[in-house]
Amino acid sequence: MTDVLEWLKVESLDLEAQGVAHNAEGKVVFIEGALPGEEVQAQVGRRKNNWEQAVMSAMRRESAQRVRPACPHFGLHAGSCGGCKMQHLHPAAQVAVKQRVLEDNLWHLGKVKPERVARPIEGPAYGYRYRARLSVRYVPKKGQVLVGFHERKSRYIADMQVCPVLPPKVSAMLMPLRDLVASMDERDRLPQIELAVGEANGSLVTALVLRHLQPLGAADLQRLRDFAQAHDVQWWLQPKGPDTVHLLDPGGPELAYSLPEFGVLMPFKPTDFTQVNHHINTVLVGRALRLLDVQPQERVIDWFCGLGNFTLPLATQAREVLGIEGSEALVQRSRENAQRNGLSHKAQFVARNLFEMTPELLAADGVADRWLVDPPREGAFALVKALADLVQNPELAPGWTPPQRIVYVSCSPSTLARDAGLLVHLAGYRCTLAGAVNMFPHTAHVESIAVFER
Ligand SMILES: C[S@@+](CC[C@H](N)C(=O)[O-])C[C@H]1O[C@@H](n2cnc3c(N)ncnc32)[C@H](O)[C@@H]1O
Ligand code: SF4
Repeated sequence: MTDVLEWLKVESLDLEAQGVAHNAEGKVVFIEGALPGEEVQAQVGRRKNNWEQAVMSAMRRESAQRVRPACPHFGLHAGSCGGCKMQHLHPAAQVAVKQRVLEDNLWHLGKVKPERVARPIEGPAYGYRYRARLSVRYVPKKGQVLVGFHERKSRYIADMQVCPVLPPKVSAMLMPLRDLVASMDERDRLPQIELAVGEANGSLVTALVLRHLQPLGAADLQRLRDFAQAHDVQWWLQPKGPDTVHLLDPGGPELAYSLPEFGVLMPFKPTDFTQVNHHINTVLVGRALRLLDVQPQERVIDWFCGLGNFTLPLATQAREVLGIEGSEALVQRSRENAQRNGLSHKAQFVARNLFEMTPELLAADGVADRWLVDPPREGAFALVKALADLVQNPELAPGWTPPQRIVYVSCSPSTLARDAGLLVHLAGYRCTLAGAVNMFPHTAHVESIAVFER
């Protein structure tokens, strides 16, 4: 890094939280640390033909949206934690950036312009993260154990002593967790602790899944039990793959979350897919169901249904819901959860790989009035393509009709945009609404919701 640039006016922010400006030659400059509206100087690191990468070195005009980060480990310097990118930007402005990314993707990748932009779904900016995968490393040279996320742009674990995006109780447990691991005989064979927090009937249940590469001796098991007692957590052990996860001591409170608007309780295992942010999930499920507007006589399909997060609330409204999901374990959990909630008569579940959808398979799933689609990052290309094929070639499935309305929940604006393009340009849908959901404040993840109607 050598050159000092002229004063640059920052025009926008990209998802990596780099301010975007143009220099005097008209080249795009990505500036780490700078926010839209600011006037900054920046030192150039990388130089390419039509863009440059730089780090802010001075500022003469500050954005009104700049806020003080709540976390001491957030920053641009080497050794900062890589878990958050935007703590220096007001959360409402973060959602505005994500909303713009969503609309840009829809337009540039799908040639889709939503008729309406939804009010963003926002929640608490800190203490929201109910799931996390914490790396653990024993550093013999320092005689120290680190427990946390990775440093920015590095494979090292950050020296993370608190983490304000985790629930306060878990943040306060980070240093005791280090001490616990340091005290264990197998301390250099414990690569990961996964966190899952449940919340039902107003109380939190904290589960910690310890990955261990060697069997644990009696003394280590006792240390875990003492820690559980002192910190009110439950230990789960993972000696090998995900299906070996088991409770250290069965009994104790059940790990679950509730969706009070629908009177639904969702027990889960700590390694099951559940949404990271419970508060936002509660609002998101309510919003998705209002947008879907299911009528009592209707049949609904919930694609990529997981453990039934949308399926069971839908079953309280529809005549019948079919939930389809790739993981056998989650389908099993959905069935148990339907039973627990007295909804088995209305909710059916099937395990299937939805990336291998065909028009024939889709027709065999029967006519549904409405769809809820909530795929992983890869999106729902095969499903949407099969739908477009059936719409364009009705002779393939006489009597089959497409859903009138689809609510699509997405964790990747680019695959949502691709699928929206197919729905609008090949399957005859209008995109009536799209909006961002701040499921992961301070990070680059963009969750969104979109509605398609025929
Ligand atoms: C974003 S999650 C949504 C889960 C659920 N709707 C929820 O809100 O908890 C995506 C789901 O897709 C499932 N999945 C991933 N790949 C799949 C595939 N090829 N076929 C079917 N389901 C798949 C995952 O197991 C996961 O449950
Ligand atoms: S992930 Fe936690 S420790 Fe890392 S920057 Fe964010 S709040 Fe701080």
